[in-house]
Amino acid sequence: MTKLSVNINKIATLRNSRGADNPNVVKTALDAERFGAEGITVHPRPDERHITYQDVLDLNEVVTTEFNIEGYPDARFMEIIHRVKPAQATLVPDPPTAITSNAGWDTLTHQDFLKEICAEIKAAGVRVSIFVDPDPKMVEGAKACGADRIELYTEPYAANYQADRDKAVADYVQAAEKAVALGLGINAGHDLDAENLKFLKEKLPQLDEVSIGHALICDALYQGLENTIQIYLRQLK
Ligand SMILES: CC(=O)[C@@H](O)[C@H](O)COP(=O)(O)O
Ligand SMILES: NCC(=O)COP(=O)(O)O
Repeated sequence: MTKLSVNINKIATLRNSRGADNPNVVKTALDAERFGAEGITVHPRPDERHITYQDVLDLNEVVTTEFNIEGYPDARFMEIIHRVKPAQATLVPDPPTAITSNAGWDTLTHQDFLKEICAEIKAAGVRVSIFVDPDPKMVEGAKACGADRIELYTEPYAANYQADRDKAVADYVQAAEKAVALGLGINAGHDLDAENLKFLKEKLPQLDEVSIGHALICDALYQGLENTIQIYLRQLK
């Protein structure tokens, strides 16, 4: 079974545009769970332009599905992981100025750093996932860092899906096979949508979780959050 974790960053973006509390991210998380989401993902960024660190604390009080906190493991991120102890921490290499995630970790170059971080997070009883490009070497590196899972960065898959979906998915199949051989769990995310999700799931039946935000929230504007979550869940059956 592949779990659908709904990323609610974009709800916070909309809220922050007016400085008040509409839409309310806690309500959205609860509704998403009620509508079938099997996890809630947030990615607080250093400038707190969407999800704030206070949102993470507030969400932690109410989320009953798998809470997944993504981000670059700086001091503030580590502090929130220790405080909240979510189901999963996903380590993403984004520099503070990144508009959105645009690459996976180089798990060989940054192995010493990631090893320390993974050990600290696992000692707190939190599962660790490392965001990587679909490259078997980076998957091996993630294993050597002590990760429990990888999250495959799916932007290149999404970008090339329309032109040639078999070609677009090929590297992901290889990376997933390597992960399975090494005993790593497999997550995936970035730019997944209602169109490209089903094929990814068909080709990567071992997927443990997908985290989806941008496209899902865009679809919800037209189809409503409940319908949209149901549509995405159907792609994963
Ligand atoms: C790691 C990843 O792919 C997601 O966290 C994605 O980057 C969403 O972040 P933004 O909502 O800030 O674009
Ligand atoms: N980890 C990926 C994620 O949480 C959502 O990415 P996107 O669907 O907003 O591109």
